[in-house]
Amino acid sequence: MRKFSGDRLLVATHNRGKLEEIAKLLEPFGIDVTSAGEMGLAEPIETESTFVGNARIKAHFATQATGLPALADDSGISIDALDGAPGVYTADWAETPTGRDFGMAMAKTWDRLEAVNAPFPRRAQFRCTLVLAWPDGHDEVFEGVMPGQVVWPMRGDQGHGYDPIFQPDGFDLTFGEMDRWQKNQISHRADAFRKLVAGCFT
Ligand SMILES: O=c1nc[nH]c2c1ncn2[C@H]1C[C@H](O)[C@@H](COP(=O)(O)OP(=O)(O)OP(=O)(O)O)O1
Ligand SMILES: [Mg+2]
Repeated sequence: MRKFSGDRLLVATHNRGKLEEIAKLLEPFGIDVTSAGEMGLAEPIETESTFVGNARIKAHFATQATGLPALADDSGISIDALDGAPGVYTADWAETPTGRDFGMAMAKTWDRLEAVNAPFPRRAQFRCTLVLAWPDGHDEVFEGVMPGQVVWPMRGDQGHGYDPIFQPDGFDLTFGEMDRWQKNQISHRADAFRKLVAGCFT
């Protein structure tokens, strides 16, 4: 496995919520982050039907644009009673003509569960795939998961995306009710980062 050496890493994301979590996850290793969003890089279109496919698109796009190694995160929530939806299309469910609306996306998620009369608890997993890519085309892939259930109504105003309707197993709080420190101990993203750190940073 190829090691990353450096104290600054380009993160190929335009999502500020993700970026804040990633910055905190890398802080203990003495690595600062810069994001594709902050660098003004374009957002490539995520045309693949898998998390790894889309993470590869984002990581390789950023590394080719800059000549620097780049880390991408592709993530989403897969709901058992919806045959794994929204999954890779989690962000798409929030799209509106004027930008993303996660309140709408969470309401849509619950409506779909009601429409199929899904049994309780409404099982789901958050998934995160990380791809660390180098300018010569090499990459390394790491996957993380956090099982739990979809709950309603929304609870909590911390975090981002679908956090207010996801209650991870073993906790009474939703991700939206956890502070970033607590979420970063247990999340799908933390799980993937543990593997990334073990493989590429040590
Ligand atoms: O911890 C999370 N807590 C709540 N929601 C989350 C989380 N992790 C991913 N999500 C949701 C947000 C987004 O709607 C989708 C990921 O889509 P995804 O394409 O990977 O990210 P994105 O478009 O927001 O940013 P970017 O592609 O620039 O990294 O899943
Ligand atoms: Mg995206």
